[in-house]
This record gives sequence, C-alpha cells and structure tokens, in this order.
Amino acid sequence: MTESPKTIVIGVIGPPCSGKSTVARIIESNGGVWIDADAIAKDQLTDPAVIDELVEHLGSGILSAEGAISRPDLADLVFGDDGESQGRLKQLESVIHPRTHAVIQSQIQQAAAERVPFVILDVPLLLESGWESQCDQVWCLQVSADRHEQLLAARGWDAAELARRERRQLSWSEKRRRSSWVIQNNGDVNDLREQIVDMLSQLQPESNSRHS
Ligand SMILES: CC(C)(COP(=O)(O)OP(=O)(O)OC[C@H]1O[C@@H](n2cnc3c(N)ncnc32)[C@H](O)[C@@H]1O)[C@@H](O)C(=O)NCCC(=O)NCCS
Ligand SMILES: Nc1ncnc2c1ncn2[C@@H]1O[C@H](COP(=O)(O)OP(=O)(O)OP(=O)(O)O)[C@@H](O)[C@H]1O
Repeated sequence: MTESPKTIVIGVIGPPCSGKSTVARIIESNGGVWIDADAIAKDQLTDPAVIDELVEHLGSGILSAEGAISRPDLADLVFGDDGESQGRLKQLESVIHPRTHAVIQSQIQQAAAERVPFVILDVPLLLESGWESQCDQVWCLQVSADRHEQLLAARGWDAAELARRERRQLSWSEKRRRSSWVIQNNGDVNDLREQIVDMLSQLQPESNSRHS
C-alpha cells in the first residue's frame, strides 16, 4: 500500500474582507483542513480566565451588561491611531496570541498526522506572527478597489474601519511581495473556485482528483 503524500500547508493572506475565508472553504471542500485564526481568537474571548486578564489590563469598559467581552467596544479601544490604543492592542495580543498560537500549532500537527492533503492557515497576521516558515505556499488575495468597497459595504464596514485595522498589519503590497501566488478575486465564487482547484491539482494531482 502506498503512503499518502505529505500534507501541504497553504497560508492565505490579504486585507480584511478580500476572500480569504472563501478560499479556505473552497480548499476545505477539496479535502483540506481549514484553520481559522479569527474564530480561534474569538473563542478565547469567551474564556473566563482571558476575560479577567483583559479586564485587569483594559478595564471593565470592555464588558457588555451581561459580563461578556463587547467586541465593538474592544475594537474601538485597540484600533485607534494614538499610541495608547497601540499599547492596548499589544496588551490584547499578549493575552490572545500565545493561546491562539498553541491551538493553531496543535491543529496543524493533528492534520499532518492524519495526512490530510492540505492545511489552510487562514491567519490574518500570518506574516506578522511568523507562520510563514511553516507554510509550503503563501497565497495572497487581490481585489480591485471597487470590488473591495462592495464586499466591505456588505459587511457594514466603511473605508475608515478598513484603514484602522490595516494600519496594524503589513501593507497589501508587502503581503503580495512575500506570497508564492496572487489570487485574483474580481469575479464570482465560481471563478475563484476554478483558480483554486486548478492550483491544488498542480500541487498534488492525485490528492485533488481523489476529492473532486
Ligand atoms: C479586537 C477584536 C475584539 C475585534 O473583533 P471584530 O469582531 O471586530 O473583528 P474580527 O476578530 O472578526 O477580525 C476581523 C479582522 O480584523 C483584523 N484584526 C483583528 N485583530 C487584529 C490585530 N491584532 N491586528 C491587526 N488587525 C487585526 C483582521 O484583519 C481580522 O480578520 C478582535 O479582532 C480581537 O480580539 N483581535 C485580537 C486577536 C487577533 O490578533 N486576531 C487576529 C488573528 S490571530
Ligand atoms: N468572488 C466572490 N464573489 C462573491 N462574494 C465574495 C467573493 N469573495 C468573497 N466574497 C464575499 O465577501 C465577503 C468577505 O469574504 P471573506 O469572508 O472570505 O473575506 P476574508 O478576507 O476572510 O475576511 P476577514 O478575514 O476580514 O474576515 C464574504 O461575504 C464573502 O462571501
């Protein structure tokens, strides 16, 4: 019996709301395991120990009436353009990132042990947090300005909301420069799927035909 080929780890990057999760879902439906850092980080914010630690650093203003973390209030506190906001973001990251890192690492190990064909690392701060070294491929989403505006509007974000988060990330051009492939996402989801499935079949032909 021939052994399954080694798991290929694909990092997916790009600015907020450019299609990273959509790409991840497409790879998932082709036999990949999707590691969703935003969801893992979100989960951490419901842990009572994390809530206590954040309240200690950032004050009880981050809590809703029910005692849960208020994400919009926390976002306002950490994504401001002043030095204090930046310091608060560092504090938030110092609590969340080590925990998130451990979960991501264990999910990668589990997927590799199971020899799944692909792992998709959907980590918005992939380059900033040093995950690049664990990726066989890094793919960066590209969308036109008009298209991006439409996708953001559907999410209820304006240009200012995008800008305040992007300010705390590497620039889009740097993300593209450090990627092995730039995915054009200006068509519909079927166009996107065709590009991704074609790329997967080039990476691991036998695995892709097994799952399509
Ligand atoms: C501040 C929080 C509560 C705002 O929650 P909200 O629901 O508005 O956003 P969500 O978590 O869905 O993130 C949406 C996008 O914002 C951007 N973003 C989130 N955190 C950061 C950050 N630390 N630095 C830069 N951009 C960020 C990313 O592009 C992300 O995809 C939340 O983003 C958070 O807890 N951030 C810290 C954890 C973190 O760094 N997550 C990034 C992945 S590990
Ligand atoms: N080619 C496409 N056609 C139609 N809608 C799309 C396409 N690509 C993405 N979208 C939609 O745009 C929105 C943002 O996409 P997605 O959630 O995949 O982006 P993201 O980069 O993962 O965002 P974030 O990391 O900020 O959460 C979603 O509602 C998604 O359905």
